[in-house]
Amino acid sequence: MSIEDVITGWDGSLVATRYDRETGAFFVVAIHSRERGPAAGGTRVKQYDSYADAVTDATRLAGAMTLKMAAADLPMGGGKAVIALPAPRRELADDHWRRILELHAENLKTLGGSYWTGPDLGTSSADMDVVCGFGAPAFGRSEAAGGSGSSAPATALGVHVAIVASAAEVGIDDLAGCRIAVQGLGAVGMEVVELARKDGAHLIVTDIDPVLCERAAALGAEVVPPDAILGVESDVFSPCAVGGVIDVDVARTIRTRAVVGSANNVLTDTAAGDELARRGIVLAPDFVASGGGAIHLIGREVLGWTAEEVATHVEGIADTLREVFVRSRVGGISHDHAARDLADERLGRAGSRV
Ligand SMILES: NC(=O)c1ccc[n+]([C@@H]2O[C@H](COP(=O)([O-])OP(=O)(O)OC[C@H]3O[C@@H](n4cnc5c(N)ncnc54)[C@H](O)[C@@H]3O)[C@@H](O)[C@H]2O)c1
Repeated sequence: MSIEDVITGWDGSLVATRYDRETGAFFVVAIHSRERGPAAGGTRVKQYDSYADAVTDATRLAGAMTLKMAAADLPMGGGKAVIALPAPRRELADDHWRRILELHAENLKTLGGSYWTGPDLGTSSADMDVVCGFGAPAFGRSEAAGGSGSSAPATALGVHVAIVASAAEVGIDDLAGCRIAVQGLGAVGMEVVELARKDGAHLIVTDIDPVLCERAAALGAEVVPPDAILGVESDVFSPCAVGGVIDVDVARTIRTRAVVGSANNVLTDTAAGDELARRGIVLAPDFVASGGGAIHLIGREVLGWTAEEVATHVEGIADTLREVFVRSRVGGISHDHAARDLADERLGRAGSRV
């Protein structure tokens, strides 16, 4: 996609970019919406094929954050930061990485509180401690530094709650013996495996990291190669690795009854959601199912909720999903479409999406 297409096709409010010669890093901050409050969303760090790809990723992810905050009824808007690295993160010296975080903080401070960042792929609570130390607004600092720590356990709990609700929607009232295929065994995916294992589910898992696969195998999961997971027959497919996994072709061929995971923007486009709906496959839209992390961070750090209150709100993801399922049935629309309508209503934009 050309940069012109990205810019003219985006419905958000601001994109700020900066290239730094000294570190070789390219910074993008995308503020999609501040209708419900300051924009919030994590900082994603990786190498991109082009700077246009980095801007595309930031803008798409920022839009998803607007939907996520609205679906979870949180008083924040949607934003995202992306840092395109000149080399893989593990190859950067510590002082090089720290300088990149310092520049990132400098950029965020110029936005004057319009955007709050947090951890995402490639960044951690320790990185947020550094960003905050340089004076920029960041959620998800370590607990030792006064933050609420990792959001991954709450995200995984929300995905689990969504799996139970989605399974019920296809007539499975007990996860015992239910075949759940999990793609990605990182902070969220491994916890999803642990929770489903306690329910007696049959787990089929994969990751590009063999160490994580071994860990899941030790928990009793069946491990398949990364390129085999989309061909596995399952009751629930749980994408917990990267976005863009389900395009129309995958939606046409995947052998599952429900798609419920944490990966943001798991559908490449709305046509993929339409195809899942046409085949009667339940979709728990990612911006609903993965809302637990945002509920944890905003709940603890903005709303002053206790851990128990956070857990109660994360459990509420099931109610939101059931509402999505009802709207889908009544309106004859896909689950993706129904969830976007619901989020739009919470943004006060009812009827804006045609
Ligand atoms: N952590 C959170 O609170 C949170 C919240 C909302 C959404 N998410 C999203 O959920 C997903 C997982 O988050 P996480 O915190 O567990 O990240 P993570 O980096 O800890 O784990 C991701 C895992 O996916 C694996 N992976 C990458 N490409 C793969 C592939 N092609 N096939 C199989 N495995 C692959 C990686 O090796 C890694 O183990 C991400 O897309 C993230 O953006 C996370």
